[in-house]
This record gives sequence, C-alpha cells and structure tokens, in this order.
Amino acid sequence: MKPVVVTRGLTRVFGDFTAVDGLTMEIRPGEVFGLLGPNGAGKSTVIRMLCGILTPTSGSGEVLGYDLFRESEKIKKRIGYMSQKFSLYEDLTVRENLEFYAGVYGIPRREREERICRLVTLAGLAGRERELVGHLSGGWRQRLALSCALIGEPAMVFLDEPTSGVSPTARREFFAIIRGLAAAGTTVLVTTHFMDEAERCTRIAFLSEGKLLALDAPGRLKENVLDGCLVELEVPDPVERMRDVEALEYVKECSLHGRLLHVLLAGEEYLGMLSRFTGGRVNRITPSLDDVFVALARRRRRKEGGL
Ligand SMILES: Nc1ncnc2c1ncn2[C@@H]1O[C@H](COP(=O)(O)OP(=O)(O)OP(=O)(O)O)[C@@H](O)[C@H]1O
Repeated sequence: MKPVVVTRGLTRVFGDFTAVDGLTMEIRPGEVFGLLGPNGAGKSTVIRMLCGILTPTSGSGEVLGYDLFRESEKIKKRIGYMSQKFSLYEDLTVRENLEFYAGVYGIPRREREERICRLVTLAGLAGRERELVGHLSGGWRQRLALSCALIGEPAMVFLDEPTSGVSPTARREFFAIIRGLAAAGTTVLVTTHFMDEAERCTRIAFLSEGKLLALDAPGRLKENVLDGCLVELEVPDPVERMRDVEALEYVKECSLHGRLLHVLLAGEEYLGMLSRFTGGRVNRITPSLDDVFVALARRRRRKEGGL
C-alpha cells in the first residue's frame, strides 16, 4: 500500500537554528503513528510542515500524494489538524461548535446532520450535544476538538499533544477513540509525552533536537534498541551510587527511576558482580519505552561529544 506520508531529508531552519534536521520517514495508511521527544525536539514543527502550514527549508515530502512545497493548499483541505491550542467556542453548545466547523469546511447542508451524528457517536458525545462548551471538562473538550478536526472526513488527522492536561482515564478513552478511527481507515499522527500512549501507537518516531533517533513499533524498539541485559538495582542511596556504578566497565548505561537505578549490563553474566559490588538487590527487567529513550538520548550525546 502506498504510504500516506513520505519525507526525505525534511529540514526546517529558523534563523541559524535547525528545528527539524533531515527527517526521512514514511507513514502507512491506517497507522496510529506516534511522534515523541522532549520539549523543543521539533514535533510541532514537523506537524506544521506536514499540514502545509509551514514551508520546509529543504528536503522533500508528500502527504496524501501532494507535494509539501507546491501543493500545500490541497493538503490543508484534505487533512484534519488539532493543535495544542485548539479553538472551541465556549459560549456555544457542543452541537453548535460542530455546526460552525461544518460551515467553515464547506460541508453541504444536506450532509451536515448525518456527519455530525456520526462524529457525536464516534467521540462518545451523545447526550451532551446541548451542553455549553464552557461547562465541559478538559477530556470532553478534547473529544469535541477531535470531532471538529474530523468534520471534513479527512484521510489523515494530525493531533498535537491532544491529551495534555486531562485525567489518565480521559487520556485512555481518547486513545481508544483514535485507535477506532485508525481501524476504520483514517491515518493518525499524534504527538505525546506519555509512554502509555506511545505503547498504543502502531509505530513511534523518537525525535531529539530535530533529529530522528529511532522509528519502529514499540515492541521492536524495546527488543532491539538496548544492547545488553537490563536490571533494576535497589540500594539505599541510589543518587550517590550512580557515578560508581556507571564507572564499572561492564555497565553500559545507568539511570534513575524513582528510588531505583536501571542499569544496562554488557551481559547477563555480570548480574552477580553488580550485586556484590553494590550490596544491593538486582533484578532483571524488561525494558520500558522510557529505558529505550534514555538509552537513545545518551547514545546521541556520547556521539556528539565524540566519546
Ligand atoms: N517560529 C519559530 N521561530 C523560531 N524558533 C522556533 C519557531 N517555531 C519553533 N521554534 C523552535 O524550534 C524548536 C522546536 O520547536 P517545536 O515546537 O517544534 O518542538 P516540540 O517538540 O513540539 O516541543 P513541545 O513538546 O514543547 O511542544 C524549539 O526550540 C522552538 O523554540
């Protein structure tokens, strides 16, 4: 199947600062594609380029078969976009907001009713159509903002941190909705800081300082990125012990996770040695996406530092 998004060396420079640096990737139809990375990594800049709002400085790319440089107007008409600061009208009801956006997108009157009904059902907003948006909680507003972004029935939707500032339950429910949307054929690109959401994406791309550090399915990243045996180390004074542990020649990485240290050993055979050296409890663990991203970020820093 033809990819929905293709980029080759996509780059955006602001003055002398490179916000996105040579991004090459493809997104397939029906994916929930996660874009992850620390603040300032370039995620929103990528989204804005792919939505046709921001012109790339160099490289090339297509969204839904349209060129990012020459056909941005066509892209804008065919995609849905929910920005971090999505705008809803607080003094209008749920339904009135949807009607307003249907008008903005030029949906013919005879089609509006059916479309609004479908979106209200999809987002679980049934029964709330007459509520004023100003009275809705963050989670419901986000569902409505998603519905408004979908009013034009786009083949692809871009969601920039759609779940920031809502409860964990609302975040889970929102993700269930976008997974359903993707299963029905709409491709979704979503940015998030939450690892539990990243786990629910079909594939994730991890950006740091504008560069793509990894791109794969969450399970494959956990299997393939860490090269060694990951253990959890419990010692009474983890912060003080970090440096000593890091300096051991059989230790590849060491990071703090709450009160525990996660230590990447060169091999399983060093488990006993670490336990004897620290006097702490050592347990082998399955890497989380957090471990993967810590390892990727460190690897990058080392490479840049020439170590
Ligand atoms: N219009 C602009 N002019 C100058 N610098 C910009 C502009 N837009 C973005 N940047 C810079 O580019 C970098 C990447 O920003 P971007 O918003 O894409 O990051 P992000 O990964 O989405 O971050 P966050 O998670 O905080 O939203 C930041 O350092 C930001 O300050």
